[in-house]
Amino acid sequence: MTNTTLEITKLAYRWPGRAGFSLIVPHLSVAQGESLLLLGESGSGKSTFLSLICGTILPDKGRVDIAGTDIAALSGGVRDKVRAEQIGVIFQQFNLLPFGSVMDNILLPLHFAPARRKRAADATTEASQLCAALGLPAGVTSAKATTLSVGQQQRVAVARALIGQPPLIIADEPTSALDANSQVAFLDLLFEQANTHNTSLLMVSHDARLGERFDRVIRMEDIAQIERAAA
Ligand SMILES: Nc1ncnc2c1ncn2[C@@H]1O[C@H](COP(=O)(O)OP(=O)(O)OP(=O)(O)O)[C@@H](O)[C@H]1O
Repeated sequence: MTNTTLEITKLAYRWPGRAGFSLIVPHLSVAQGESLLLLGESGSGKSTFLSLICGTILPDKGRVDIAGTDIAALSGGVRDKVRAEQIGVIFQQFNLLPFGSVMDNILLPLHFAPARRKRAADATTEASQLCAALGLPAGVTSAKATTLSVGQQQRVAVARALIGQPPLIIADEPTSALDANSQVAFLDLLFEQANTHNTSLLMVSHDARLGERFDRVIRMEDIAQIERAAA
């Protein structure tokens, strides 16, 4: 278990209600420092699967071990804390606090994660260093998140995910809003930072062309049994 950042075992989940979408993932593991691209068509359950990994929804059955802790077995408050400590999340729409400064946004996960805060010994300095490494202009940290360009907001979302070196980064279609050149630059920065800290990376995309940059490419239909109730 020591070199495994994420291990999924016999996971089963069904969305309540009439849509009746259900997902079974018998097994998936991600090693420390490994990068995985998860491909799948729209509606194949990629975002559902990421929510199960993050513990924002709970499986009906099975385990989701993050750095050796089954996040699905924890009570709400403890689960939130483990998520904040162990996982840096980059959402499709970035989910930045609109009225917070860039610095507020980057430091946010540390409020809920004392061990992660400790690793970022001087958090504001680390945040500024991440901004510089990610190519954000000097002085950007005091700007309101909403005043930034889309590409800059994406970099802030990456800095927020990376601060305090969580062992696992989860990214849900983080390049969907970028043009081809910006996509390449974005992935360069993400991989450079993840490699420096031996961080595991699980990224979801529709775009199979990104696959060559990752250690492993998996398809939703290869790892999961998916069922949809008839309409
Ligand atoms: N909040 C919800 N409540 C009920 N059912 C949901 C909910 N979210 C998703 N589903 C069901 O799960 C299915 C898979 O959705 P999901 O968003 O996980 O797929 P996806 O592969 O991430 O799609 P996309 O690539 O379009 O983002 C949906 O078709 C829907 O039936």
